[in-house]
Amino acid sequence: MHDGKIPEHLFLCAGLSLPGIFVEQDISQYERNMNINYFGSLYTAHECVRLMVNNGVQGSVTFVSSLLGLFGLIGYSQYVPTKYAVRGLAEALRSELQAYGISVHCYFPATILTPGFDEENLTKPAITREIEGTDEGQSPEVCARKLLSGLERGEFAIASDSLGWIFRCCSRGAAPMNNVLTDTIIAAIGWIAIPCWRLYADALVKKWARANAKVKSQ
Ligand SMILES: CCCCCCCCCCCCCCCC(=O)[C@@H](N)CO
Repeated sequence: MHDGKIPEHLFLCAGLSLPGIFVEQDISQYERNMNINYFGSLYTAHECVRLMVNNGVQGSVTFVSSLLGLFGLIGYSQYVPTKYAVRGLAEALRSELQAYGISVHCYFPATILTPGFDEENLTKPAITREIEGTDEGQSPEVCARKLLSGLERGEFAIASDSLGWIFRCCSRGAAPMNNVLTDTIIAAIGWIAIPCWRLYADALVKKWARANAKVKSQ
């Protein structure tokens, strides 16, 4: 609450990632990541939405997932499920909170160039950095603007670059489209582009596996 007033627009941005290799990570990292990214968003949304509903305040709730809430990638096995969970919560609440005049949105940014990103890069496996390197990243200011303009257009799923549009349109499930025509065209591009990219990414993982095996046999 700000000055005793109930917020009309809620943004659930807090989150982090603890990248690492599945067989090398401790299960506590999985629990910590889920606690911060998913339960952190859930607790805040639950408190705030109850205040909004109980006081008849209408507005919006915007969750921040990630491109990695749309597909999975090596090194992010502790993080991807947390962002799928956030996306799942957003979808369920989109359906439910319309009953109170509260719109729900989910943002799927790619790399955001924050201090948190520098931090996670310190422990990020080289193979993950290499695959992720295709994406140049965007400043927090650009991302905030993209998020707000998506919100103004009333989009449920908001993406902020061409990569995001492709994965958003190809991983939509039963969520609403933003534009039936352009989303369908983008999805058609993705049907071709994503499998091609996956061949490339999987080849990098196999190369990494061979180099890794060599290290281990020495
Ligand atoms: C269609 C064909 C082209 C595909 C190119 C794909 C390149 C992969 C980019 C992966 C980007 C991951 C962004 C999310 C990062 C994130 O959420 C964490 N850093 C958060 O801490």
